[in-house]
Amino acid sequence: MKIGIIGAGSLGLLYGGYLATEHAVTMFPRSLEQAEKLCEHGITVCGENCFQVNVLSTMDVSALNEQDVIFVTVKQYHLMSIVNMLKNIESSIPLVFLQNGMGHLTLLETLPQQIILVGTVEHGATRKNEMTVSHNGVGKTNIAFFCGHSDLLLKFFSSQPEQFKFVHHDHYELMLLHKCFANAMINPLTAILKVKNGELIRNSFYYKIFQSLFEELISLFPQLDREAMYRSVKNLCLSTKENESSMLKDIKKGSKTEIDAILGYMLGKASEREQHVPIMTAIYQIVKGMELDGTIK
Ligand SMILES: NC(=O)C1=CN([C@@H]2O[C@H](COP(=O)(O)OP(=O)(O)OC[C@H]3O[C@@H](n4cnc5c(N)ncnc54)[C@H](OP(=O)(O)O)[C@@H]3O)[C@@H](O)[C@H]2O)C=CC1
Ligand SMILES: CC(C)(CO)C(=O)C(=O)O
Repeated sequence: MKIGIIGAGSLGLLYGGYLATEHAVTMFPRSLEQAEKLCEHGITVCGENCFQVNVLSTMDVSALNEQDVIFVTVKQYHLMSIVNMLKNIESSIPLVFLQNGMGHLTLLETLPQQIILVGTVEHGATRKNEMTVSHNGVGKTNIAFFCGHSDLLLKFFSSQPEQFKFVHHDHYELMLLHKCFANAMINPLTAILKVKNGELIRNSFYYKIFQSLFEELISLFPQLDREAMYRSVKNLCLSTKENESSMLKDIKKGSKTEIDAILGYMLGKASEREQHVPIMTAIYQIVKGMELDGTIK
């Protein structure tokens, strides 16, 4: 398969690296400098084993129309800046979106592509330099069709190796909601408190806030199994107890966060239901304020 990847950050390099072991991968980074380095040196993935693969890389967006499938791995808040590029890709070429959160779903509805997939990523990846990514946590990629369907793509996903497994889900909304719910519980609190994920459970005072936030969030989704959701978020906190959440990392770097795609989306749900959610609202405002003045930088 010819695979295009838009964005060559942590996830872009990880997916480019693994998929290039079996497929022809073309990376579409933001800078010419990175494109040249990727052409010359390929991608190095460092995990339990390190490997290096050759890739093509270009700034020429017309090459997007030569791909069989395109992965979009920019951050949620970058999507608006590439929407015209996406709209110019032939409508027959499937797109796969791997962003955290659910704020981008309305944007996907405006795209002309007949087949669009969304995914949630359970890997941990950190870009070390323009050509190197560290694969910190081996997980899996959950994918679901947002619109359209392709047996060929399902075959492609199911043929990926165990260490880079894709799992197909029937209901995209439920799949995204599970991850978004967990991110809404863990990411903003860890970013504000400046703690690793596990501290939200270990510290009894932080755990009280965690429980109160859960009550507000779960009240927005009566269709979800309350006990199962609680168990799953708590287990995720424990299984990633040594991790710094992506939002804490962004705040530390002084970067923009994905708060709008995650908690902003949940606040939208609360507003639709005319539900008062003071804890969520306060947490959202604090993270927005921290973004604004880069207090932790
Ligand atoms: N990293 C992880 O472990 C995980 C990430 N995710 C999700 O995956 C998504 C991507 O995250 P991550 O890879 O960590 O983020 P990064 O910031 O590492 O990567 C985003 C990349 O997008 C690039 N980009 C931005 N605008 C453009 C553009 N116009 N054209 C081409 N490239 C562009 C950036 O380029 P530049 O470098 O030039 O700024 C950057 O390299 C997020 O939604 C995140 O929540 C989900 C689970 C795990
Ligand atoms: C699962 C979790 C919370 C792991 O840190 C994550 O997805 C993130 O940090 O964005």
